[in-house]
Amino acid sequence: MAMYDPAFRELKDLLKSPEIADVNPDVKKKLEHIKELFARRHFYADENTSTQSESLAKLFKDTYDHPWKDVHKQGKTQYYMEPFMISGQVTIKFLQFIISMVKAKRVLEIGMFTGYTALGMAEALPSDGVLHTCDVEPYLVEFTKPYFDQSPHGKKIKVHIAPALETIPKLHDEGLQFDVVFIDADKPGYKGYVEMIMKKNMLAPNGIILADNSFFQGDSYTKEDDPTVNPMHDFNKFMASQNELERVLLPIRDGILAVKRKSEVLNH
Ligand SMILES: C[S@@+](CC[C@H](N)C(=O)[O-])C[C@H]1O[C@@H](n2cnc3c(N)ncnc32)[C@H](O)[C@@H]1O
Repeated sequence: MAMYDPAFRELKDLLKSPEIADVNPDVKKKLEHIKELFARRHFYADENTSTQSESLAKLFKDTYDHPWKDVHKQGKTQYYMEPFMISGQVTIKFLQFIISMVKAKRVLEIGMFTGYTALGMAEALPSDGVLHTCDVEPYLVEFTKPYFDQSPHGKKIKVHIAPALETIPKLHDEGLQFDVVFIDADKPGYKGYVEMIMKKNMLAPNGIILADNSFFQGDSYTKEDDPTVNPMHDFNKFMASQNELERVLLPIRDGILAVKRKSEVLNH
């Protein structure tokens, strides 16, 4: 989605600004073309990614159609859950590739929302695989239930409603380790989640951590010195300071930071 790119947003704003009236029409046309190229790149990635399952496509559409504002006004959610929090088809397919590549059996997701990535990852798990996902909104159990019940992969999903910092120790007490950890929740929490998972040795051998929104819609590299609005840049810096970990920031959508133990990536 081009909106995640601050260069696209700036160009869009410029094209709507009063100053654009004074610009040579040929230059304006060129700028419009550049704006289209930004969007075209993202559509092209979608078009050249395998189609998602019908269950996921329905869940995606229903997430956007759901009356989240009314639900919040009725006091059913603590805050207004904006549908754009859901990720997209390219992210889903990437997560499914990772799960199949590492032959994952145990997955931890932090930040379930409407269960789109949870169900997408469950689709790639073997029948004895288990995906633990957590969120803080009890309403989401009600929302996700029909989708998880209707999919043959829903039975692999275990939902935990509590802050992740409470759920992770409980999963540790059960002796669990995870082959894939996907973090997609409150941004200031990311550092604590990784610290806890590594300290408690909950990343399985050859396991991988994937942290979504590493670009934070561009704030990570445009507002580097503003810690109040920049939790993801702080997280990225923290990850850079972890000498035993190897990282790659993948420019998928809003950026996914993939992390593995260095000793399992590099051959010494
Ligand atoms: C970006 S959404 C997750 C989107 C989902 N992974 C998807 O793409 O389908 C972030 C979710 O994290 C949840 N969340 C926020 N703080 C949390 C916490 N401390 N522990 C667990 N979940 C949290 C929010 O309620 C929200 O539903």
